[in-house]
Amino acid sequence: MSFTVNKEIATFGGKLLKLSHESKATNTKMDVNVYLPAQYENDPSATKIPVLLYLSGLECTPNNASEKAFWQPFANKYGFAVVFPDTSPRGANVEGEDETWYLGTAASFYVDSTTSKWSKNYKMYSYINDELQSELASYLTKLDFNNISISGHSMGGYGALMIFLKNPSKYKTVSAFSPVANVHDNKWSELCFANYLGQEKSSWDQYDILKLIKSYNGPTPEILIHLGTKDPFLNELKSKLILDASKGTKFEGKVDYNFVEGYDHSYYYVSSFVDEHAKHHAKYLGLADN
Ligand SMILES: N[C@@H](CCC(=O)N[C@@H](CS)C(=O)NCC(=O)O)C(=O)O
Repeated sequence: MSFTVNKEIATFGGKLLKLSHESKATNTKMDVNVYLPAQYENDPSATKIPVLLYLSGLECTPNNASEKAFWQPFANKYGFAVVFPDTSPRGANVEGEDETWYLGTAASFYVDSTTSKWSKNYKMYSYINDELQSELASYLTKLDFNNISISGHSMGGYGALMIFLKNPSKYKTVSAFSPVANVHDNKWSELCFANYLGQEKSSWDQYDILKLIKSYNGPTPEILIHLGTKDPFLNELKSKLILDASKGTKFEGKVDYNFVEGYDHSYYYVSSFVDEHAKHHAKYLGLADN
């Protein structure tokens, strides 16, 4: 199985590839964008380029962050690639998939569905954590998927933390912009989880980051989190609960939580802090000292 290159775009001295491929996990065609830093073509010795996975939020395609987060100059500065996956399968023809902006299309919450209605397609946890990485590793052989970290925004900030915490040692570190903290108390995740995992709420716990952080046993890099004081979704996100849940765990003192004055939920805000997040990832990917 390989990728179709839909577009190759020169940007910031590197190259953005807009790819698509057939996914076995979702049984659909999936789009994914990959930013190859300048080193990818210009430096023949760069054969093990670390990878940052960036998971977007509700309503996004791979293009939103590719166009508006401005990871590119920092990916070049440190020398990592950025993978921008899609936020759900598309066109799976599941009833209700396109009726609400926080269910179905662009609202996978990055879990593996177990319900008869959704489980044929909504397997985004397996897609992101396994299939996409192994497919890209054989397609873009200069990328080093053994040196990888993960970040995301909103639903994707939650997804990044959840995937990091469920896979100790796999990701070198994690960061999140405005993550959804409590999937049991958020109107978007509650609708999605009831659909994808069923009404029995104990089955949601395996994806509950406030629980996962307590049972986690593995390396404990710092976790970097930002949230804007003017975010219109503060009451849904409750990102500070992640800092609170870290108390008494291996992550106590390791959650760098920043409630930043005046910023909202948009990519004007995300892009304002991408430099700090890039530096954080570069440190744990072995690309910078501090
Ligand atoms: N549709 C929502 C907003 C959804 C939203 O803000 N989505 C965020 C992620 S949670 C996003 O990144 N949107 C796309 C963009 O800003 O490019 C509303 O009506 O308020």
